[in-house]
Amino acid sequence: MTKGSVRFENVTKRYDDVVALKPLTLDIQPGTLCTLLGPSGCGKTTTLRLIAGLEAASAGKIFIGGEDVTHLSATYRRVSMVFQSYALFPHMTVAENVAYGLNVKRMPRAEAASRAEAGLELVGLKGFGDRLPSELSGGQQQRVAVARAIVLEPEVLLLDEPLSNLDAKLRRHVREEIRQIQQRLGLTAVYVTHDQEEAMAVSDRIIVMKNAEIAQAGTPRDLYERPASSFIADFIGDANLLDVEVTQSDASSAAIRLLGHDYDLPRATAARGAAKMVLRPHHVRLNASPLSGSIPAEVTYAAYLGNSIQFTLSSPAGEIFAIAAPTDRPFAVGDTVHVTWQPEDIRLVAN
Ligand SMILES: Nc1ncnc2c1ncn2[C@@H]1O[C@H](COP(=O)(O)OP(=O)(O)OP(=O)(O)O)[C@@H](O)[C@H]1O
Repeated sequence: MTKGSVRFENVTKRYDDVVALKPLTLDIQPGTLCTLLGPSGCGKTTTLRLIAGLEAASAGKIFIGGEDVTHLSATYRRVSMVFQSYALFPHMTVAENVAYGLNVKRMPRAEAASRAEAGLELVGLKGFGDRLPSELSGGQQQRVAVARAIVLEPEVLLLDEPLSNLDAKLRRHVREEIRQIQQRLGLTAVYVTHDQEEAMAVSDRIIVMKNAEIAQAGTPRDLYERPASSFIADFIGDANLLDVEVTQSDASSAAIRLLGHDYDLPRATAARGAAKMVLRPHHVRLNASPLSGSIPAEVTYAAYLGNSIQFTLSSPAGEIFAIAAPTDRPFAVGDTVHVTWQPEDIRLVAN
């Protein structure tokens, strides 16, 4: 195994009666950014802290760069962590903050100072070294925290919800910077967030966790286009999940029944029987008149958002959320519409 890889072999973590992590096996490839994504309490932070050595595994083995670090304390693991709260020392200048870890390692002062300067340049904060953290914006403070972590030349960079203290606009800017630095330096990074859009935007690979285990892992596109469950379909992007009956299913085609209509699909992604059809909001087509196989629905809510119009529809198949391009004569609340879709846009997941 090469430098920067992370491997868990059946790692578990318990806090007394609480199972924070069920036996977890994962591989993170060197030079990639892998995100742990999932709802609150699913075990993301626990997994990150296990990599850092801030928690001890209850069972299983952890490898970093091929080395078994299961029993190695945090100080001796070549990892750096960026926290949600920045955790900068308020009385030290920005440059002193960045050089802090290097000084702790007893690097000669001049060398530590010049590395800190290079680190600040890398995160776009050249010339800010003499300021105090309080004299920087939240986004700049988080970049200082990233510089401080990177100058230590960690084998793995760990980021625990690094953007949650920033407002929405800054968040996007800082996440792009973090991603660019990670790619430029070829760093292995493990990133924790509960924000699916942020995860999609920065990751090579996403591990979605639920109830202390992996629900599905893959590239952002894999997860969006090939969700393995209704949980993933709903969690990664918006989805309408409609109850259907799979009446035929083989390697190349499938047929489903919904509200008494039969529909052919080009692929089979669920076994026969009850299943859920995943219909993305932007794949919902709204027609003024009935078409073959269309579902009638009433518009209960319509919101004009500039570049799109969002509709909530009440249909016999349940509530349907739709996103459409703005038109001169959009449907209005109270209108009856007829919903259709393209067969190739439909995915099926188990019930
Ligand atoms: N020190 C602790 N003592 C007892 N239980 C803990 C401790 N730390 C975490 N847990 C429990 O372990 C489970 C996983 O927690 P973890 O912090 O890893 O979740 P998370 O996915 O990071 O959630 P969040 O997004 O809210 O931070 C939760 O049920 C949590 O309550």
